[in-house]
Amino acid sequence: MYDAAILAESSSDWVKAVKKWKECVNETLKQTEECRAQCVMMSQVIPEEPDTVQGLYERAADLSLSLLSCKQMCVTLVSTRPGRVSAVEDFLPLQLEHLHIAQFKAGDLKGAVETLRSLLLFYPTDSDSLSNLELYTQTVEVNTEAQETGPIRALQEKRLLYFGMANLDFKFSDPDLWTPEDIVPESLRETWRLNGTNRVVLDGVLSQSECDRVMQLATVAASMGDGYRGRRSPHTPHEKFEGLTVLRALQLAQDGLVNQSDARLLHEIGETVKVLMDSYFRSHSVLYFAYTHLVCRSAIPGHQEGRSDLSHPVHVDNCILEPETRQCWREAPAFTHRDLSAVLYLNDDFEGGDFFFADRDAKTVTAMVKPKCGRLVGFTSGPVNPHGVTAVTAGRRCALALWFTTEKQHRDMEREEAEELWAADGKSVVKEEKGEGESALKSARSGRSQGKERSKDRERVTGRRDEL
Ligand SMILES: O=C(O)CCC(=O)C(=O)O
Ligand SMILES: [Fe+2]
Repeated sequence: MYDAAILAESSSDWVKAVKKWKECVNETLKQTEECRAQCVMMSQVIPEEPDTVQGLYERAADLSLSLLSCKQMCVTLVSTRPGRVSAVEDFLPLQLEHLHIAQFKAGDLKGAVETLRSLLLFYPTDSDSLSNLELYTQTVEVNTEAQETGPIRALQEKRLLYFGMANLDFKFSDPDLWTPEDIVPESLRETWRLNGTNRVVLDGVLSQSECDRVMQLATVAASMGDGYRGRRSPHTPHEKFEGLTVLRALQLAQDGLVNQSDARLLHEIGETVKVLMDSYFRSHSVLYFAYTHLVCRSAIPGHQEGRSDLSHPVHVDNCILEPETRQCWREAPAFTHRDLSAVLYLNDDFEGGDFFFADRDAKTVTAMVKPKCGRLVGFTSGPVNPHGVTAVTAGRRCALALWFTTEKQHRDMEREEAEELWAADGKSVVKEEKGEGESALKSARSGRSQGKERSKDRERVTGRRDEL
């Protein structure tokens, strides 16, 4: 029918085209209804004795959402031709659009208005349709109503489905192009804004016990009184700032002040993050560590009243942001060699301290990330990603910040020094994986020991020391 309608259209037989498009629309609606009825027939019932993992209400919610999802998928089924895998996108609105044009060409303005109104149920703000409608209603007096061909019902279903996605971990992939953005809960839209070509948020990168071990490292390092003792933050007088590098952790381990295995963990986590960043962003050149820094920010008690500053002002990692002109200057003192940035969070028992992405005006927040153990935010280090951290107003917020570069001469020499020290210690830098796995860390951990090659290159390295 679809083909016949297109054929009639191409020979400008508009009366026939109207007839064929109407048949096509009606058949699509009929098939969709049949498909939806099948979903009801196939839907499962709630077992009398729900299992213990899912309670009764969860099970009921899951079943109703599955039924709705099945019904929604009918759109795709009906618009997929036999033998094809992919559906014709926007099948029903597309037919309505054709029908409306055919009706207009055939001189059936009343019909055209009705069809257009139906089409507007899918795309209520489409400017072409709106101006056409205005034009028609000026020409003819029409009192036609839109024929509901599904969008209103579908929207009600989608509302529930998106709620399930945002709150009940329900998986749903929307088959429609016309779904308005505002029915998608803000938390989901945020996830979508985040996980694109320039940004990603990944959870579960560390287990709770790994977070605890690294937090412990930070605590010991901070109490050492040798330059790592908390000093005022370079960004705000209301917070204390503590930092630890992989090399420093190793030295502390050598002095017996922290566990050797915890110092190594800090190193290995970096390797994991590198694998994740490399595979997500698919950088075409080899990626090197530029700098790794465990940073804790603590609210200074008694200094929090009426605070309006940020823990870390909005900035771009590899250029100097000038919000007034929206320019970003890729020049010193910016760390211009940084290509990818990653921040891996270790805890959430503090107040404030949200990470956010902003526009180049340094004001408009475009996405937020709440730190928690094992959550990684990764992004390209350039001007598409201005970001900052809101004030930490209580407690201590620790995160492992990592930067990667494709410029070999800017690789992190301190990290390599630590690796060489470990190698000299007679042990491989990369620890054998131990029996019981903990988290994603295990599978992603990859080891290389290119100590020799590194020391050969060493004298040639001229880059200055990269730090926060
Ligand atoms: O700690 C964070 O969440 C971000 C830190 C940051 O942006 C930086 O150190 O450049
Ligand atoms: Fe940054």
